[in-house]
Amino acid sequence: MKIYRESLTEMKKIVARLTEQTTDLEIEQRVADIVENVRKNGDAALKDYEQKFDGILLDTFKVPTTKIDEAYDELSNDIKDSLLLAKKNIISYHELEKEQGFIDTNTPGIIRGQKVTPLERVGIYVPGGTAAYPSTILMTALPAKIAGVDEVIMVTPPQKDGINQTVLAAAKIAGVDAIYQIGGAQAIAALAYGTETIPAVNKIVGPGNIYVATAKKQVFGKVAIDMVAGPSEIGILADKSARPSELAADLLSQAEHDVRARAILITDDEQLAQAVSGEVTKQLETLPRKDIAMQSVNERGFIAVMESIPEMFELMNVVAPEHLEVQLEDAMKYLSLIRNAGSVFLGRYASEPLGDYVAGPNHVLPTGGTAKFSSPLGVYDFVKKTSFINFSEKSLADDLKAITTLARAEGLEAHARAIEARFNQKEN
Ligand SMILES: NC(=O)c1ccc[n+]([C@@H]2O[C@H](COP(=O)([O-])OP(=O)(O)OC[C@H]3O[C@@H](n4cnc5c(N)ncnc54)[C@H](O)[C@@H]3O)[C@@H](O)[C@H]2O)c1
Ligand SMILES: N[C@H](CO)Cc1c[nH]c[nH+]1
Ligand SMILES: [Zn+2]
Repeated sequence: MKIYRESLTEMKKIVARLTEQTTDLEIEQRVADIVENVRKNGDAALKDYEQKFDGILLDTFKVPTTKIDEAYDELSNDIKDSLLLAKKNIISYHELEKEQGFIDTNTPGIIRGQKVTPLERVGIYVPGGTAAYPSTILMTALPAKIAGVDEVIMVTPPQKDGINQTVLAAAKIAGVDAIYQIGGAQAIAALAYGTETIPAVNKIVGPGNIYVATAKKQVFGKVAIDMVAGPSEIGILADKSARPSELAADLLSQAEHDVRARAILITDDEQLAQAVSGEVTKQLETLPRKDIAMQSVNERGFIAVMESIPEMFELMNVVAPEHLEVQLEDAMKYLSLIRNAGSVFLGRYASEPLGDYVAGPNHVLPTGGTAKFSSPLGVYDFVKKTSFINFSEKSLADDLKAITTLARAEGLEAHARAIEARFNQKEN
């Protein structure tokens, strides 16, 4: 991995350049064409794209319930138990995110409040290009169910020998209502606009590759989206107390997701930097997804050696990684120094894959620097809020002057008269 030894000022410029969200115009245009074609031609366009991108000619997109039940029945006990453990922990964590709304009756004659309503129908995208993601089904569908969503529609790319059995079983465990085997930008377009067979949804959530993430950005406005959850990222802050072999393993855990994944180490220890770089090269040799991981670390990964721990945090806040591991002595004490990260892993035993599978917090997280303004997927993503007010006659009378003054200051006479009507024309 490339090792930088620059000043903080210089390093911030380098990081800004390396992590800049360059809009790839070619991908933007390709995705725009796909979205428009699916919007106009529905299922016919979907079939063409599935044949073109996934090499599969489909008669029908919907996966029959019998197939899902069969997959569940045939699941090995080991996998079933692991999924159930993950489910239990995801539920117990996400239950804490539930919002009840509020009602304020502190002022006599005035009731104000906010009511929380689940979305009616949501679409969850479950990636399936180069790996299968049963864990992502739990991470997306369970919070939706906890929020009270009526219908959870899942899409995932078709596979030559049928959709991965664990994916189907996980969908049953998570309570998904329907599964359609479609993927990529075309699946996002289908969920946004609806086709003859795919129902349009109110919101699309879930991670995916660059085509999926770009399509989600393009359909935003027609539907809601959760965030830009694109190619995975890991940032690690480590000092000399950390073990190079563990840091290398954690970096590769995310690099193996995608050639566009990003793995970054920031340390204050030159020796550690070199040891981790050597370990990454060594561990890559035996990795089944070596080609993907190698391209990721070589083209998009780097190590930065800084002067001090505060400098390390300052630089990592510029990176704003999806996952941030703090592999420093006494890690918990640094939580307050972290401003920008999707999810933080503190201490030696909080290795990133713990969060991917069973810890409970969501693994669908903002990428590409969007952790500066986005949050992990959560129960709050599956609800909307509505405010409400109720005033007594006296309370409205008390505010009459302020309302009519502001309305007329804005040149909106009808606003003022609507309020005055309550007092001028009581007999009507
Ligand atoms: N940020 C998160 O929370 C999070 C969580 C899990 C996974 N991920 C990321 O999800 C991604 C999964 O990617 P994947 O590729 O395995 O699966 P994917 O399902 O996201 O993408 C596969 C689809 O991409 C489309 N596609 C492929 N090449 C194309 C092309 N040239 N033109 C147009 N469309 C094309 C195809 O339709 C294919 O079905 C990875 O980047 C991984 O890092 C992110
Ligand atoms: N690390 C991914 C989020 O970037 C989530 C995941 C699912 N399976 C394995 N990993
Ligand atoms: Zn992962």
